[in-house]
Amino acid sequence: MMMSASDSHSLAWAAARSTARELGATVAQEHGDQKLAHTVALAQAHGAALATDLVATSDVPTVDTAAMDGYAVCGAGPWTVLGRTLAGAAPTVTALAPGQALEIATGAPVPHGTESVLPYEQAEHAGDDLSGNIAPGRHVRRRGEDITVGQIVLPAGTQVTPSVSGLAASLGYDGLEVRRPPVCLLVTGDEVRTSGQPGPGEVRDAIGPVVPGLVGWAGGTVTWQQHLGDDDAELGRALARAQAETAAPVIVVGGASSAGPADHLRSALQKLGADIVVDGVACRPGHPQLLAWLTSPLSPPSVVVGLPGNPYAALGAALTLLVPAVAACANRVDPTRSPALSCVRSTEIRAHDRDTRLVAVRLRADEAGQAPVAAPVGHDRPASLWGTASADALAVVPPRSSHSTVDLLWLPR
Ligand SMILES: Nc1nc2c(c(=O)[nH]1)N[C@H]1C(S)=C(S)[C@@H](COP(=O)(O)OP(=O)(O)OC[C@H]3O[C@@H](n4cnc5c(N)ncnc54)[C@H](O)[C@@H]3O)O[C@H]1N2
Ligand code: MOO
Repeated sequence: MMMSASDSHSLAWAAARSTARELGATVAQEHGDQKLAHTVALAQAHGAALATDLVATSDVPTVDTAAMDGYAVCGAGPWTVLGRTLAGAAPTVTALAPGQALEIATGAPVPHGTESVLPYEQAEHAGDDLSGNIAPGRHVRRRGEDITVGQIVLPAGTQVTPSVSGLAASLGYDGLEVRRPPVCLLVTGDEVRTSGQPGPGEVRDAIGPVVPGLVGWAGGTVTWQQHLGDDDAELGRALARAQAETAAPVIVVGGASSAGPADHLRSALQKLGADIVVDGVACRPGHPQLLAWLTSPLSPPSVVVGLPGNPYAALGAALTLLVPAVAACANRVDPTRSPALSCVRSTEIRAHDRDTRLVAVRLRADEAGQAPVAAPVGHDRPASLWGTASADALAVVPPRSSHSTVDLLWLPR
């Protein structure tokens, strides 16, 4: 029997995404916050979500420091310069009395009694005397002025960016406790080659290189990846092993999701007693996608995401089910809708009667130079990633929609 996206069991696209998010959050709860968190070096934390609040363990700055190169001064000028201090050097002068100054470098601790720092550019010298106009309090960064000890600087769930790592370093952290759920990837297909030039009748695996990037973008990490033939029992064993050996909350299967004789994912899941929660989504491309809940007496449960074999269909399905599920499991915002944006719909973008269409688009300024227009890039047949490789986003076109705007699903960059 020919399956199609209009089959009664296909779920509406938006509902499928919500279900994926709910299942991702539930699987995280089942695994437990502690099990999903681990400490990594700052340079390795990029893209993960903070597992705990980032708390200041010291004041920033730790002492009063100079914010300009010049002279720390006390009282009204003229001042007598007592010496010079540089950042990192042992202080030669620890206190200033009115009328005294100390030549100082940006970042060096100022002596007690400092009222302001007179920058070189404003300093005048007459013999041994220093003078200049400076308002009290200028160019001194006071202890705790930026951040005070004990302050929650960023809440748990914040995505670690280069700025977050740098901020954590400023606070004295060497590593961060992050939640980056492990994900397993099984790529199926006898005809699929994982390296080199595909021969006649073969196809080069284009899902294996796509999924780790998407998973990382959503806050997870692919820790286990395997290529399997088109065999029901082999797929069942691999699913059970992936769950038992990696305790991954999310397992992704590429291919084997449709109705052909080699498409074994449903039967393998049924034999393992999994609950198939989403069986087909009313979208194009990517309708033969699947979401299942796999339990085992020996390991915590896993969400299984089945992606169609055609690479663009797999990408559309991954943005529909995989990314929302992983982001929720990672306690992160869904990057496909962050920031949520609608823009003007090019007249070339057509709606489908029953299915939500996902159209690879580039954003360009409209003719009046006003709001951006989502224009199709083309080359987005289900088997080809050429379109998305040069697209900014996928435009989401609901069935029969005649709206002049479309919502965007961002692609990772
Ligand atoms: N009778 C029906 N046939 C098909 C339907 C249907 O509803 N009824 N749906 C079509 C749609 S839509 C899609 S998408 C595919 C999904 O197929 P599967 O998920 O079962 O995947 P396969 O059959 O294994 O492969 C489909 C296609 O993709 C190529 N492929 C597979 N894996 C990879 C990979 N890792 N990298 C690159 N290309 C891959 C494979 O060689 C096939 O050409 O089913 C349609 N059929
Ligand atoms: O999901 Mo299939 O969309 O048409 O290749």
